[in-house]
Amino acid sequence: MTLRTSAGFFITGTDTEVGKTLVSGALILKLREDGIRTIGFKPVVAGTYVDASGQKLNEDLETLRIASGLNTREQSLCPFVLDVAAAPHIVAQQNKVHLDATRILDEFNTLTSVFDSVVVEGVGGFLVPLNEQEDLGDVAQAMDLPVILVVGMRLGCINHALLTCEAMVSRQLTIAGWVANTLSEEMPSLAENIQTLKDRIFAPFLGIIPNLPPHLQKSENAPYSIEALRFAAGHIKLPE
Ligand SMILES: Nc1ncnc2c1ncn2[C@@H]1O[C@H](COP(=O)(O)OP(=O)(O)OP(=O)(O)O)[C@@H](O)[C@H]1O
Ligand SMILES: C[C@H](N)[C@H](N)CCCCCC(=O)O
Ligand SMILES: [Mg+2]
Repeated sequence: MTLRTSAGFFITGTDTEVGKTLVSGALILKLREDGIRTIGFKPVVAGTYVDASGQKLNEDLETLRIASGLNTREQSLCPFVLDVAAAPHIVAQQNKVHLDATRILDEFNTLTSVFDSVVVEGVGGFLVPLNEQEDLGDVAQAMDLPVILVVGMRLGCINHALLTCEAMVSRQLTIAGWVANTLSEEMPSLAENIQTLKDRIFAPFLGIIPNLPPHLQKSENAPYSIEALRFAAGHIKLPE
């Protein structure tokens, strides 16, 4: 893998299911509103569904498409689409697919040559494996993008956030900022948890996304609506 520098962000999270897709979509909208030609990208997705027209889709990729202003068939946003929603390296092994970082970087580089900015949604948490030798941290490092950490606000997130920051620093990545995503309205001491993170994460705080109002919540096997992405975008700022 070769190192390269380009505009955009790598969005990682404290875990899987913490709101990386919501934040990625919101940031793409914000960049596009600023006139920056931006597209979403995901190194690998695990989990597909079949829509009403019989097309096999992945909900993260469909959200990134909506945010990027692309139709379903326009432009590949992901080199590896696996059907089963589980740890990608295991699903890949079971399907005799090699998740190759070089292929991921080639597709990413193709997008960076066409767009001003590429927002890369990571897979699960920061160090999810790709294969026996490589993990998503290696991919983030090779892309050389500033990283944004999405903290899914739930019990345990303080430790997960601080561990993730240590891992990013040990890989010489720039932490461009972090977002607190309110996964549940009922988290006890939400404000105190956020303050604890503000005191310990030495990177800009980009905002708190509230729990989505009921009409904006995502349905299973469907992307986020543009309204949900706009709502999230209204609560976070782009790193300076
Ligand atoms: N602010 C929020 N309010 C309400 N629900 C939310 C919020 N953020 C995320 N969720 C819910 O949490 C789930 C996971 O969110 P999302 O798919 O964005 O996470 P992810 O980190 O991208 O997951 P993955 O690791 O699968 O890519 C979704 O069902 C979504 O509806
Ligand atoms: C299928 C899921 N939604 C994610 N795309 C993949 C999460 C992998 C997590 C692996 C792990 O850390 O145990
Ligand atoms: Mg996602």
